[in-house]
Amino acid sequence: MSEMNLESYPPVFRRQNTNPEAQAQAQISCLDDNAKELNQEFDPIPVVDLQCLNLDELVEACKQWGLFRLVNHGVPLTLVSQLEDHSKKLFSLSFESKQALVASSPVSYFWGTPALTPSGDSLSRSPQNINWVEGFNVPLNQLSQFEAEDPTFDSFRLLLEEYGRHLAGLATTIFQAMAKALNLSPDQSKAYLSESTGFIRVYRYPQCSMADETWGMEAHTDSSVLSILNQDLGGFELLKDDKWLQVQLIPDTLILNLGDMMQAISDDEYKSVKHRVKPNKHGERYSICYFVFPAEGSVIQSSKYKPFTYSDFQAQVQQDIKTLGSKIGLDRFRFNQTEADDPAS
Ligand SMILES: O=C(O)CCC(=O)C(=O)O
Ligand SMILES: [Fe+2]
Repeated sequence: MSEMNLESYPPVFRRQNTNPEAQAQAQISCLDDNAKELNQEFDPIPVVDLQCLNLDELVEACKQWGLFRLVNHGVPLTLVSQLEDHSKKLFSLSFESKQALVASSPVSYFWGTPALTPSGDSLSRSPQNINWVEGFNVPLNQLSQFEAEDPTFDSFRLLLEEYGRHLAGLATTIFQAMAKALNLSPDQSKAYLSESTGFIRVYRYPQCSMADETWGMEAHTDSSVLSILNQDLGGFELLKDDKWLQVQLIPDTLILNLGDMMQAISDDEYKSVKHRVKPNKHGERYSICYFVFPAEGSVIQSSKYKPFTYSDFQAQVQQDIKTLGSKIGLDRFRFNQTEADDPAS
Protein backbone atom coordinates (compact mmCIF):
# COMPACT_ATOMS: atom_id res chain seq x y z
CA MET A 1 0.00 0.00 0.00
CA SER A 2 1.39 3.39 -0.90
CA GLU A 3 2.11 6.15 1.61
CA MET A 4 -0.96 8.14 2.51
CA ASN A 5 -1.12 11.65 3.75
CA LEU A 6 -4.13 11.25 6.02
CA GLU A 7 -4.13 14.87 7.15
CA SER A 8 -4.89 15.86 3.62
CA TYR A 9 -7.99 13.64 3.50
CA PRO A 10 -11.38 14.99 4.52
CA PRO A 11 -12.13 13.33 7.89
CA VAL A 12 -14.77 10.95 6.44
CA PHE A 13 -12.05 9.29 4.37
CA ARG A 14 -9.69 8.67 7.27
CA ARG A 15 -11.55 5.99 9.18
CA GLN A 16 -10.83 3.07 6.80
CA ASN A 17 -7.11 3.23 7.15
CA THR A 18 -6.98 2.56 10.88
CA ASN A 19 -8.21 -0.99 10.41
CA PRO A 20 -5.23 -3.38 10.00
CA GLU A 21 -7.45 -6.24 8.82
CA ALA A 22 -8.83 -4.17 5.99
CA GLN A 23 -5.31 -3.20 5.04
CA ALA A 24 -4.20 -6.81 4.94
CA GLN A 25 -7.23 -7.68 2.83
CA ALA A 26 -6.41 -4.84 0.46
CA GLN A 27 -2.89 -6.22 0.02
CA ILE A 28 -4.27 -9.62 -0.95
CA SER A 29 -6.80 -8.28 -3.41
CA CYS A 30 -4.08 -6.09 -4.89
CA LEU A 31 -2.60 -9.26 -6.37
CA ASP A 32 -6.00 -10.35 -7.73
CA ASP A 33 -6.58 -6.97 -9.32
CA ASN A 34 -3.21 -6.93 -10.98
CA ALA A 35 -3.95 -10.30 -12.51
CA LYS A 36 -7.29 -9.00 -13.80
CA GLU A 37 -5.72 -5.91 -15.28
CA LEU A 38 -3.16 -8.00 -17.11
CA ASN A 39 -5.97 -10.00 -18.67
CA GLN A 40 -7.80 -7.02 -20.07
CA GLU A 41 -5.52 -6.06 -22.90
CA PHE A 42 -8.17 -5.19 -25.39
CA ASP A 43 -9.67 -1.73 -25.25
CA PRO A 44 -12.96 -1.68 -27.16
CA ILE A 45 -13.62 2.06 -26.86
CA PRO A 46 -14.04 3.79 -30.26
CA VAL A 47 -11.25 6.18 -31.21
CA VAL A 48 -11.74 9.60 -32.79
CA ASP A 49 -8.68 11.13 -34.39
CA LEU A 50 -8.83 14.93 -34.29
CA GLN A 51 -6.25 15.25 -37.01
CA CYS A 52 -8.45 13.45 -39.50
CA LEU A 53 -11.96 13.56 -38.16
CA ASN A 54 -14.17 10.95 -39.78
CA LEU A 55 -17.79 12.04 -39.47
CA ASP A 56 -19.31 8.58 -39.98
CA GLU A 57 -17.15 7.06 -37.27
CA LEU A 58 -17.92 9.95 -34.95
CA VAL A 59 -21.68 9.53 -35.45
CA GLU A 60 -21.44 5.79 -34.95
CA ALA A 61 -19.57 6.29 -31.66
CA CYS A 62 -22.21 8.81 -30.49
CA LYS A 63 -25.06 6.44 -31.30
CA GLN A 64 -23.58 3.19 -30.09
CA TRP A 65 -21.46 4.32 -27.18
CA GLY A 66 -22.04 7.93 -26.16
CA LEU A 67 -18.32 7.94 -25.46
CA PHE A 68 -15.05 7.79 -27.35
CA ARG A 69 -11.34 8.22 -26.99
CA LEU A 70 -9.73 11.34 -28.47
CA VAL A 71 -6.30 10.97 -30.02
CA ASN A 72 -4.17 13.66 -31.64
CA HIS A 73 -6.18 16.12 -29.58
CA GLY A 74 -3.60 18.89 -29.71
CA VAL A 75 -3.62 19.76 -26.01
CA PRO A 76 0.06 20.30 -25.12
CA LEU A 77 1.32 17.44 -22.99
CA THR A 78 3.49 19.73 -20.90
CA LEU A 79 0.39 21.74 -19.98
CA VAL A 80 -1.41 18.57 -18.92
CA SER A 81 1.48 17.36 -16.81
CA GLN A 82 1.94 20.77 -15.17
CA LEU A 83 -1.74 20.84 -14.34
CA GLU A 84 -1.52 17.32 -12.89
CA ASP A 85 1.48 18.28 -10.77
CA HIS A 86 -0.24 21.37 -9.41
CA SER A 87 -3.41 19.42 -8.67
CA LYS A 88 -1.45 16.85 -6.70
CA LYS A 89 0.32 19.55 -4.73
CA LEU A 90 -2.92 21.26 -3.82
CA PHE A 91 -4.67 18.05 -2.82
CA SER A 92 -1.74 17.10 -0.62
CA LEU A 93 -2.33 20.17 1.57
CA SER A 94 -4.15 19.58 4.84
CA PHE A 95 -7.93 19.38 4.65
CA GLU A 96 -8.23 22.67 6.53
CA SER A 97 -5.74 24.44 4.27
CA LYS A 98 -7.70 23.42 1.19
CA GLN A 99 -10.85 24.90 2.67
CA ALA A 100 -8.99 28.10 3.51
CA LEU A 101 -7.29 28.26 0.12
CA VAL A 102 -10.48 28.63 -1.90
CA ALA A 103 -12.20 31.06 0.46
CA SER A 104 -13.03 34.29 -1.39
CA SER A 105 -12.19 32.72 -4.76
CA PRO A 106 -14.61 31.48 -7.44
CA VAL A 107 -13.17 27.98 -6.94
CA SER A 108 -14.95 25.72 -4.48
CA TYR A 109 -13.62 22.68 -2.65
CA PHE A 110 -15.97 19.74 -2.02
CA TRP A 111 -15.87 16.12 -0.93
CA GLY A 112 -18.16 13.12 -0.41
CA THR A 113 -20.45 13.95 -3.32
CA PRO A 114 -20.05 15.35 -6.83
CA ALA A 115 -23.53 16.94 -6.61
CA LEU A 116 -23.12 20.68 -6.11
CA THR A 117 -25.41 23.70 -6.15
CA PRO A 118 -24.84 26.24 -8.96
CA SER A 119 -22.63 28.23 -6.58
CA GLY A 120 -20.45 25.19 -5.91
CA ASP A 121 -21.62 24.05 -2.46
CA SER A 122 -22.17 20.33 -1.83
CA LEU A 123 -25.75 19.17 -1.89
CA SER A 124 -26.38 17.29 1.32
CA ARG A 125 -25.69 13.59 1.29
CA SER A 126 -26.35 10.83 3.77
CA PRO A 127 -23.18 9.49 5.45
CA GLN A 128 -23.94 5.92 4.25
CA ASN A 129 -23.86 7.08 0.70
CA ILE A 130 -20.54 8.87 0.54
CA ASN A 131 -18.70 9.01 -2.77
CA TRP A 132 -14.98 8.52 -2.20
CA VAL A 133 -13.93 11.71 -3.91
CA GLU A 134 -12.84 15.26 -3.22
CA GLY A 135 -12.52 18.01 -5.79
CA PHE A 136 -12.10 21.59 -6.84
CA ASN A 137 -14.91 23.07 -8.89
CA VAL A 138 -13.71 25.78 -11.25
CA PRO A 139 -16.04 28.05 -13.24
CA LEU A 140 -13.74 29.07 -16.08
CA ASN A 141 -15.37 32.39 -16.92
CA GLN A 142 -14.61 33.73 -13.43
CA LEU A 143 -10.95 32.80 -13.27
CA SER A 144 -9.44 35.92 -14.74
CA GLN A 145 -11.23 38.14 -12.22
CA PHE A 146 -9.26 37.09 -9.21
CA GLU A 147 -5.67 36.66 -8.29
CA ALA A 148 -4.75 34.14 -5.63
CA GLU A 149 -2.28 35.05 -2.90
CA ASP A 150 -0.88 31.55 -2.69
CA PRO A 151 1.63 31.17 -5.56
CA THR A 152 0.81 27.49 -6.26
CA PHE A 153 -2.89 28.25 -6.32
CA ASP A 154 -2.30 31.22 -8.60
CA SER A 155 -0.26 29.25 -11.12
CA PHE A 156 -2.93 26.51 -10.88
CA ARG A 157 -5.46 29.20 -11.88
CA LEU A 158 -3.38 30.24 -14.90
CA LEU A 159 -2.88 26.64 -16.00
CA LEU A 160 -6.60 25.99 -15.69
CA GLU A 161 -7.37 29.00 -17.84
CA GLU A 162 -5.05 27.78 -20.52
CA TYR A 163 -6.28 24.20 -20.31
CA GLY A 164 -9.86 25.51 -20.41
CA ARG A 165 -9.15 27.41 -23.65
CA HIS A 166 -7.79 24.28 -25.30
CA LEU A 167 -10.68 22.13 -24.17
CA ALA A 168 -13.26 24.70 -25.22
CA GLY A 169 -11.76 24.70 -28.71
CA LEU A 170 -11.75 20.92 -28.77
CA ALA A 171 -15.37 20.69 -27.61
CA THR A 172 -16.46 23.25 -30.21
CA THR A 173 -14.72 21.40 -33.04
CA ILE A 174 -16.39 18.14 -32.11
CA PHE A 175 -19.75 19.70 -31.44
CA GLN A 176 -19.73 21.41 -34.83
CA ALA A 177 -19.14 18.07 -36.51
CA MET A 178 -22.05 16.59 -34.56
CA ALA A 179 -24.23 19.60 -35.41
CA LYS A 180 -23.48 19.06 -39.08
CA ALA A 181 -24.43 15.40 -38.87
CA LEU A 182 -27.66 16.34 -37.05
CA ASN A 183 -28.49 19.14 -39.52
CA LEU A 184 -28.72 21.77 -36.81
CA SER A 185 -29.10 25.34 -38.02
CA PRO A 186 -26.16 27.72 -37.38
CA ASP A 187 -28.27 29.50 -34.73
CA GLN A 188 -29.09 26.26 -32.95
CA SER A 189 -25.53 25.08 -32.94
CA LYS A 190 -24.40 28.41 -31.48
CA ALA A 191 -27.03 28.29 -28.76
CA TYR A 192 -26.58 24.63 -27.85
CA LEU A 193 -22.93 24.84 -26.95
CA SER A 194 -21.52 27.95 -25.37
CA GLU A 195 -17.87 28.06 -24.40
CA SER A 196 -18.64 30.66 -21.73
CA THR A 197 -20.45 27.97 -19.69
CA GLY A 198 -17.40 25.71 -19.41
CA PHE A 199 -16.14 24.56 -16.07
CA ILE A 200 -13.50 22.18 -14.82
CA ARG A 201 -13.56 19.74 -11.96
CA VAL A 202 -10.27 18.50 -10.64
CA TYR A 203 -10.73 15.36 -8.57
CA ARG A 204 -8.77 13.24 -6.20
CA TYR A 205 -10.14 9.83 -5.32
CA PRO A 206 -8.51 8.97 -2.01
CA GLN A 207 -7.09 5.53 -1.52
CA CYS A 208 -9.84 3.28 -0.20
CA SER A 209 -9.37 -0.04 1.54
CA MET A 210 -13.11 -0.70 1.26
CA ALA A 211 -13.12 -0.28 -2.49
CA ASP A 212 -15.46 -3.24 -3.01
CA GLU A 213 -18.27 -1.61 -1.04
CA THR A 214 -17.77 2.01 -2.00
CA TRP A 215 -17.98 4.13 -5.13
CA GLY A 216 -15.48 6.76 -6.08
CA MET A 217 -18.35 8.23 -8.01
CA GLU A 218 -21.65 6.41 -8.23
CA ALA A 219 -23.29 5.59 -11.57
CA HIS A 220 -24.70 8.67 -13.30
CA THR A 221 -25.09 10.47 -16.59
CA ASP A 222 -23.60 13.93 -16.99
CA SER A 223 -26.00 16.85 -17.41
CA SER A 224 -23.63 18.58 -19.86
CA VAL A 225 -23.60 18.74 -23.63
CA LEU A 226 -20.10 17.25 -23.69
CA SER A 227 -17.63 16.21 -21.00
CA ILE A 228 -13.94 15.59 -21.60
CA LEU A 229 -11.90 13.59 -19.12
CA ASN A 230 -8.22 13.22 -18.41
CA GLN A 231 -7.53 10.35 -15.97
CA ASP A 232 -4.19 9.34 -14.47
CA LEU A 233 -5.25 5.83 -13.44
CA GLY A 234 -7.95 3.40 -14.59
CA GLY A 235 -11.20 3.17 -12.66
CA PHE A 236 -13.66 4.82 -15.04
CA GLU A 237 -16.35 2.40 -16.18
CA LEU A 238 -19.20 2.80 -18.63
CA LEU A 239 -22.43 0.94 -19.19
CA LYS A 240 -22.63 -0.62 -22.63
CA ASP A 241 -25.41 -3.05 -23.59
CA ASP A 242 -26.20 -3.57 -19.89
CA LYS A 243 -22.61 -4.48 -19.04
CA TRP A 244 -20.05 -2.40 -17.18
CA LEU A 245 -16.81 -1.98 -19.12
CA GLN A 246 -13.53 -0.51 -17.92
CA VAL A 247 -12.05 2.36 -19.84
CA GLN A 248 -8.34 1.66 -19.91
CA LEU A 249 -5.75 4.25 -19.22
CA ILE A 250 -3.93 5.07 -22.44
CA PRO A 251 -1.43 7.91 -21.96
CA ASP A 252 -1.91 11.13 -23.93
CA THR A 253 -5.50 10.38 -24.86
CA LEU A 254 -8.69 11.99 -23.55
CA ILE A 255 -12.10 10.45 -23.04
CA LEU A 256 -15.08 12.36 -24.34
CA ASN A 257 -18.56 11.47 -23.17
CA LEU A 258 -21.91 12.86 -24.24
CA GLY A 259 -24.19 14.34 -21.61
CA ASP A 260 -27.96 14.64 -21.22
CA MET A 261 -28.18 17.90 -23.18
CA MET A 262 -26.55 16.24 -26.20
CA GLN A 263 -28.99 13.34 -26.02
CA ALA A 264 -31.94 15.77 -26.02
CA ILE A 265 -30.46 17.90 -28.82
CA SER A 266 -30.06 14.78 -30.96
CA ASP A 267 -33.65 13.60 -30.32
CA ASP A 268 -32.26 10.58 -28.48
CA GLU A 269 -30.16 9.46 -31.44
CA TYR A 270 -26.99 10.02 -29.46
CA LYS A 271 -26.55 8.58 -26.01
CA SER A 272 -25.82 10.22 -22.70
CA VAL A 273 -23.76 7.36 -21.38
CA LYS A 274 -24.04 6.04 -17.84
CA HIS A 275 -20.69 5.82 -16.09
CA ARG A 276 -19.09 5.47 -12.67
CA VAL A 277 -15.71 5.47 -10.98
CA LYS A 278 -14.24 2.68 -8.87
CA PRO A 279 -12.07 3.77 -5.97
CA ASN A 280 -8.59 2.35 -5.75
CA LYS A 281 -7.26 0.19 -2.90
CA HIS A 282 -3.64 0.81 -3.62
CA GLY A 283 -3.28 4.45 -4.45
CA GLU A 284 -4.96 7.73 -5.15
CA ARG A 285 -6.53 8.49 -8.49
CA TYR A 286 -6.59 11.98 -10.01
CA SER A 287 -8.72 13.19 -12.88
CA ILE A 288 -9.48 16.47 -14.61
CA CYS A 289 -12.89 16.89 -16.25
CA TYR A 290 -14.12 19.66 -18.51
CA PHE A 291 -17.88 20.21 -18.93
CA VAL A 292 -19.70 22.48 -21.36
CA PHE A 293 -23.38 23.47 -21.59
CA PRO A 294 -25.89 25.33 -23.79
CA ALA A 295 -25.91 29.12 -23.69
CA GLU A 296 -27.78 30.63 -20.76
CA GLY A 297 -31.52 30.73 -21.46
CA SER A 298 -31.41 28.87 -24.77
CA VAL A 299 -34.37 26.55 -25.20
CA ILE A 300 -33.71 22.99 -26.31
CA GLN A 301 -36.21 21.98 -28.98
CA SER A 302 -36.55 18.26 -29.42
CA SER A 303 -39.21 15.91 -30.74
CA LYS A 304 -38.80 13.76 -27.63
CA TYR A 305 -38.84 16.37 -24.86
CA LYS A 306 -40.87 19.33 -23.76
CA PRO A 307 -38.96 22.53 -24.50
CA PHE A 308 -36.59 23.30 -21.61
CA THR A 309 -33.49 25.32 -20.81
CA TYR A 310 -30.45 23.96 -19.07
CA SER A 311 -31.42 26.02 -16.00
CA ASP A 312 -34.82 24.27 -15.89
CA PHE A 313 -33.03 20.94 -16.09
CA GLN A 314 -30.50 21.83 -13.42
CA ALA A 315 -33.20 23.08 -11.04
CA GLN A 316 -35.12 19.81 -11.47
CA VAL A 317 -31.98 17.73 -10.87
CA GLN A 318 -31.22 19.67 -7.70
CA GLN A 319 -34.74 19.23 -6.44
CA ASP A 320 -34.72 15.49 -7.16
CA ILE A 321 -31.40 15.01 -5.40
CA LYS A 322 -32.69 16.89 -2.37
CA THR A 323 -36.05 15.14 -2.15
CA LEU A 324 -35.37 11.68 -3.62
CA GLY A 325 -31.64 11.36 -3.06
CA SER A 326 -30.79 10.98 -6.74
CA LYS A 327 -31.14 12.50 -10.17
CA ILE A 328 -33.98 11.46 -12.48
CA GLY A 329 -32.65 13.48 -15.40
CA LEU A 330 -34.12 13.55 -18.90
CA ASP A 331 -37.13 11.38 -18.07
CA ARG A 332 -38.55 14.37 -16.20
CA PHE A 333 -38.88 16.24 -19.50
CA ARG A 334 -39.84 13.46 -21.87
CA PHE A 335 -43.15 13.69 -23.74
CA ASN A 336 -45.30 10.73 -22.94
CA GLN A 337 -46.05 8.54 -25.93
CA THR A 338 -49.27 10.24 -27.03
CA GLU A 339 -47.80 13.72 -26.58
CA ALA A 340 -44.76 12.67 -28.60
CA ASP A 341 -46.96 11.68 -31.52
CA ASP A 342 -48.53 15.09 -31.46
CA PRO A 343 -46.56 17.55 -29.33
CA ALA A 344 -49.16 20.28 -29.95
CA SER A 345 -51.92 18.31 -28.18
O1 LIG B 1 -13.25 11.33 -12.51
C1 LIG B 1 -13.70 10.68 -13.43
O2 LIG B 1 -13.04 9.82 -14.02
C2 LIG B 1 -15.11 10.90 -13.91
C3 LIG B 1 -15.83 12.01 -13.22
C4 LIG B 1 -17.25 12.13 -13.67
O3 LIG B 1 -17.84 11.24 -14.19
C5 LIG B 1 -17.96 13.41 -13.47
O4 LIG B 1 -17.40 14.33 -12.88
O5 LIG B 1 -19.11 13.53 -13.92
FE1 LIG C 1 -19.63 11.99 -15.05
